[in-house]
Amino acid sequence: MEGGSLDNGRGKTATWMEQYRLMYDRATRHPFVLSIRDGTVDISAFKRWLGQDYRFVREFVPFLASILLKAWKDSDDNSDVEVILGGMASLNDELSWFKKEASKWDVHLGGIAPQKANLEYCRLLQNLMLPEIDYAVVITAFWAIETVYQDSFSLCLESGSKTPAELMETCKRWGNAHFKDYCRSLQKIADRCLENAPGDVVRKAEEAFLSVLEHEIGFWNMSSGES
Ligand SMILES: Cc1ncc(CN)c(N)n1
Repeated sequence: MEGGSLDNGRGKTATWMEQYRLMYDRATRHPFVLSIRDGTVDISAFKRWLGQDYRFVREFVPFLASILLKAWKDSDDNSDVEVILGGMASLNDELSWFKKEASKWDVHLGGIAPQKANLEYCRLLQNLMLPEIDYAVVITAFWAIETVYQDSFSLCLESGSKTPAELMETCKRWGNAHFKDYCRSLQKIADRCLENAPGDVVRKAEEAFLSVLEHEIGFWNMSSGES
């Protein structure tokens, strides 16, 4: 039996976001993000996030490469490769941005050791990179990873937010409309793959979605100095 029939005309991803709303909100409305939005952010926590996220994004490069390979081999839609390739191209730019931002904040990226929550998140990426993990599962995880950042940082750009001027560039990097369109493209790909996937693959994709949320919460906790 195919596992991905659309619920109420919506894709699986929207259904899961609603079904796991509490957890999704914990990942996207974390106190660390809210502290950026209300201007009370502890700058040492921001610097910790910056250094740790640089390490995470470096690990994200082989993760994306593995998805690109799976899209190339397994996808029946050529435009998937173009969307993922676009994401890879902007990672190069993102790594340069981290280096520039780190020097602005006097954060020495070379000396940063990944903390426990970061290592655990990178371990999840490594598991998802294994060749036996289905394309539908990894594209779902990828969509979730990007969308959590989009939703989190766009919150800091909403009217009425008191995001400090010196953090606006960071928030715009993931909160901007172009990044939102990119997340929507990933969501469409994930929904299409899930619609055609067998039930056990859909269940694994759901688990991957929940794992991403857990690790995102852990990452914000770590940045806040809570772990
Ligand atoms: C932890 C984390 N999650 C998501 C993203 C967005 N690529 C990121 N840079 N870092």
